[in-house]
Amino acid sequence: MSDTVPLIEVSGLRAADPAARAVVAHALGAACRGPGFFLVTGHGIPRAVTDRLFAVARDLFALPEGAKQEVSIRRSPHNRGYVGLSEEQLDPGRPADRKEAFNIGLDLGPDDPEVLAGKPFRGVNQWPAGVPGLREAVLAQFDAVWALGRLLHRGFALDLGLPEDFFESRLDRPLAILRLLHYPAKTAATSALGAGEHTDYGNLTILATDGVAGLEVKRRDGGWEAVPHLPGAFVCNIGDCLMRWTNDVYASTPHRVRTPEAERFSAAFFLDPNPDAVVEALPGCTGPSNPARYSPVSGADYLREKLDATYAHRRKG
Ligand SMILES: O=C(O)CCC(=O)C(=O)O
Ligand SMILES: [Fe+2]
Repeated sequence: MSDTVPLIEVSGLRAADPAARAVVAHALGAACRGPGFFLVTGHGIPRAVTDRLFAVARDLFALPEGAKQEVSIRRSPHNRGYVGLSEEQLDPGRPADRKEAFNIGLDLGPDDPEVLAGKPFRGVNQWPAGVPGLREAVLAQFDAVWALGRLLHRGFALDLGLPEDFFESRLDRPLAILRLLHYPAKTAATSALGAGEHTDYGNLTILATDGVAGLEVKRRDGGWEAVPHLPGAFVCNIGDCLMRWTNDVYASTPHRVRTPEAERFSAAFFLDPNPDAVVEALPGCTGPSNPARYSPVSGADYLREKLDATYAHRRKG
């Protein structure tokens, strides 16, 4: 279906037979070492969960501007809430992105010990009023794709020659964000992209798309290729954090979103590790010809660095 973005059926990762798990791990490894992008089927997430998510996303972005601004991300030091049109600029060399977004993270209560302690990125989610079923639908998707992300990491661990559960304890309180996205349709006046060229920050991104074209991945030769939409499949890509963790063995590949012909919705789940996970070259990813390229860093410090860089870009833009 695509020369660049392979389709991988991952149900074998749940098989009792190690050989069945190894087949999927091998296919995942090839995709992560090559294009850094792949489509996933056989993930076990019911279609109704994601359909429901897109339904509430439409209602959310249709709210009056004032209702959306009441949950503005500017009110949250924890990267949660609403981001308005043209408030973000992923490629500092281009006009601001023609998109609006809504972020949620781990759904912690105000009395959660980490929230009370003021831990970075540990905050309560902001839910706008006026969208019935929003919280339930968004949290159902969050939980489903988080579980899928952990399953895929079992495949990565196998591929990398690590104990299969290596990432489990590093992804059980993750700095994960589920981000609903809305890209308005192209108008004659816009030259902006929906999202400028960028790489993702975390370990793994799991994206649900609605069938309206827009997402493009950068090929090694510098050309852009449309990422196909397959109903029921998720688009996955490796982010900068796992690239660093694997000492550049896995590839975090630049991508962008063209301004779509019709309005477009998507939902990206960014799976970053636990804040205290130590991100350092994995055994098996270094050797005489490939010495460790980066110093160890905690998951929280790494994400903070990345987000601060994005905010600096914004200030310049
Ligand atoms: O909406 C999409 O298709 C991709 C969005 C994306 O790349 C991002 O938000 O990092
Ligand atoms: Fe992205």
